[in-house]
Amino acid sequence: MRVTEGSIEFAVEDARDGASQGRGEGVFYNPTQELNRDVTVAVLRAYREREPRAETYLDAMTASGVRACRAASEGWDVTALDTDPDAVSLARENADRNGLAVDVIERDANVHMHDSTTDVIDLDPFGTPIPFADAAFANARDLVCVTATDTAPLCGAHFESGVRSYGAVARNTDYHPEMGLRVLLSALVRTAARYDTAARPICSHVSRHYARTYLELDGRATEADACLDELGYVHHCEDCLTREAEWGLIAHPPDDCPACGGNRVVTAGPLWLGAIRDREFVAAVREGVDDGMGEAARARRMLDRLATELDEPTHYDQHRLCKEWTRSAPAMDEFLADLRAAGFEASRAHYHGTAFKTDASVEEIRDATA
Ligand SMILES: C[S@@+](CC[C@H](N)C(=O)[O-])C[C@H]1O[C@@H](n2cnc3c(N)ncnc32)[C@H](O)[C@@H]1O
Repeated sequence: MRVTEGSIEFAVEDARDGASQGRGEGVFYNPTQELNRDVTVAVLRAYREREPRAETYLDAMTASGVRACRAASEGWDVTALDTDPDAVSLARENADRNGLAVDVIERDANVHMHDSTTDVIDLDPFGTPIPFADAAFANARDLVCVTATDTAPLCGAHFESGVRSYGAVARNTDYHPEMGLRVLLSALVRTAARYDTAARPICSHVSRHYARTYLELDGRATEADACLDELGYVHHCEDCLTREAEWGLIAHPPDDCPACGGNRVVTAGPLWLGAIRDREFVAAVREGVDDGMGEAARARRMLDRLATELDEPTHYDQHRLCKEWTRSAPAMDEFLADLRAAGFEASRAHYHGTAFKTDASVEEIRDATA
């Protein structure tokens, strides 16, 4: 079947709904990832302004070639890889159909990345990106873009698998999308640091069943150390939902919850506790979204939220808190206004409609919004 995304018309074999990781018959194409690709194009537009020297882009797992074609139509010098010969043929056909010069190669991404350097590397594998992270950070010059679809290990729902893949302890909390993103960022930042490289997220989001992040690289070891300084732990009370962030690589979990005295405190980490995006860059990405994009409205809404979201390392779920306090949930704008009126900072969070951030404690939120 034929599909259009942005200015690209291309053929796909398989346009199923992508709630799964999408392994199956035929060359992979997931229509629900159009938002991911629209934002990628907007990021590439904004990044060109930020780093005019950057010109080469590696779509390391190309499948139908849609992302590679969209990047090439923006003027990037694109190489696209896949190990599946059917994907390589389809991606070549799709590039030809659109008159785009994409170098499509049947090759393992790790092998390719290890013997060539690219300005921007994009990892969009099935499941975890970790098997490709070392080669990407060792060989990208400017930017590494990463999708992870293994949300259960990332957010602590599959505990052992998360520990194995990400070398971190994830906990299954009511802020699971953010837990997953911060576990992913922690693992990526630590991987880059092994190459004396700082990898700082300049745009990140969690949408539907995946986390996506864009990490800008800096080859100074001192900057890599500065990134490591933004790792730490979150101590979470399963009784009263209080959470405390602790910066540093050694955790000191409290015996009991300082807020309620309960003994069901769990610790997650090491997590990335720093900002998940650069506000100015996100504003530039927002400018890069155009009306020809199929997911323009959702992309703009999500980027607007991302730009104004507080930097607190965890978000609250308003409905969960109100249920805990046996109250009905008021309109979110009213709820946040009450917090601000009580002197706290408060913002929505992009993770979902009932997600918000504040510097108030659980007790303070309860009192300020009563
Ligand atoms: C999730 S799909 C990529 C989707 C594509 N980027 C898009 O936006 O539609 C993952 C692709 O990675 C390919 N793949 C798996 N292992 C690979 C490897 N080691 N090197 C390169 N490609 C690989 C698979 O054949 C599959 O086509």
